[in-house]
Amino acid sequence: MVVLGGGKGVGQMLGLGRKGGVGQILAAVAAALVLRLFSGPGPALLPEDDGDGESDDVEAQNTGKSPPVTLRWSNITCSLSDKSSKAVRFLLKDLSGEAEPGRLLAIMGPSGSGKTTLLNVLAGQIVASPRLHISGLLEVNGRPISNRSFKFAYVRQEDLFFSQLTVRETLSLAAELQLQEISSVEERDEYVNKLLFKIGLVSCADSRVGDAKVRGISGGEKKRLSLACELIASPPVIFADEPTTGRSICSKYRAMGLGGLGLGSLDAFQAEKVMETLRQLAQDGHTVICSIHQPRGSVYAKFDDIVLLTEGALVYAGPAHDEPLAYFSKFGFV
Ligand SMILES: Nc1ncnc2c1ncn2[C@@H]1O[C@H](COP(=O)(O)OP(=O)(O)OP(=O)(O)O)[C@@H](O)[C@H]1O
Repeated sequence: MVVLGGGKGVGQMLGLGRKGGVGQILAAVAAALVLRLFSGPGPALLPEDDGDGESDDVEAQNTGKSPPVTLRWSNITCSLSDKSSKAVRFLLKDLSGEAEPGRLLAIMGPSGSGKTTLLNVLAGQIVASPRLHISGLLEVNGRPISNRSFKFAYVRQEDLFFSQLTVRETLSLAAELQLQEISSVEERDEYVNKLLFKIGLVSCADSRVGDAKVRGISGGEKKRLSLACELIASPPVIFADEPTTGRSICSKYRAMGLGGLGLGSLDAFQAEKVMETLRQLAQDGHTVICSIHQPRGSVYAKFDDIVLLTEGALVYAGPAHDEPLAYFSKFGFV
């Protein structure tokens, strides 16, 4: 297999090897951007450290492999008060549930029902403030969560890439930044090749990512590239916010405040491929949680479990497939 760019260093890939004031400033800005881009999401915030000082990350570091993670949440409530603190709006109401390794859990519900809010609370992406109050219990493998107790990937609705890099270069750059233990170029190229195969990106490996102006890889391929970048750190848990939404923002346009470029849903084929990738990751032992709005039947068929919300409240939590139909028919909703 021809490897293009896999062996380049970060500076070379970004074309920032020249000396001089402007070049150095650009290099520093780009390096900061790249680090921000490929560093994991912020730490989980809810609830506080269990205080035993131990972390499953330590185990992961010692064995080089992250242990499977079962996430359990109980009585999660999230409320927002207005400026005068007189009116309180409940975004999540007393939610409980569980996500297990080897299973794909979909958080479903109408627009505004709280899917993204729940996903963000579970991933520790919501910062409590005087106006935003979060309560409840979140457990990892039966223990109250600590701030660094599990590694996770968070695939956002927007995909953010350097549009001029190829898929392979993007992954190689992410691996160079994240996998300090891989020092040789050959090892890194081999790692990237395996990842390309695992995520199904071999056929477009040497295509430019592209942006709104220069046609590059498809929306579905961008989504899977996002996933691949997040998988480099081998996280046992994967959160994906609306993975069938193909929204792409190139760094240049984001800097110009043009974040909405390329908005839209993936077509049926791409949406199914992205969900199939998530399903396979679940089958590999990851705990996969995604939020999704109105999935097609073929996409729904890939879910193992669902959490169904309406106006922040739980309607159903349990196995997917035909079980929800049987559950609702008990209440006369056939
Ligand atoms: N920080 C916030 N400030 C004000 N309102 C918020 C905030 N976060 C969430 N909301 C509100 O909470 C509700 C749930 O939002 P959320 O994004 O979780 O819904 P969703 O089910 O993911 O919707 P969609 O499918 O449209 O993305 C919405 O009405 C939203 O406007």
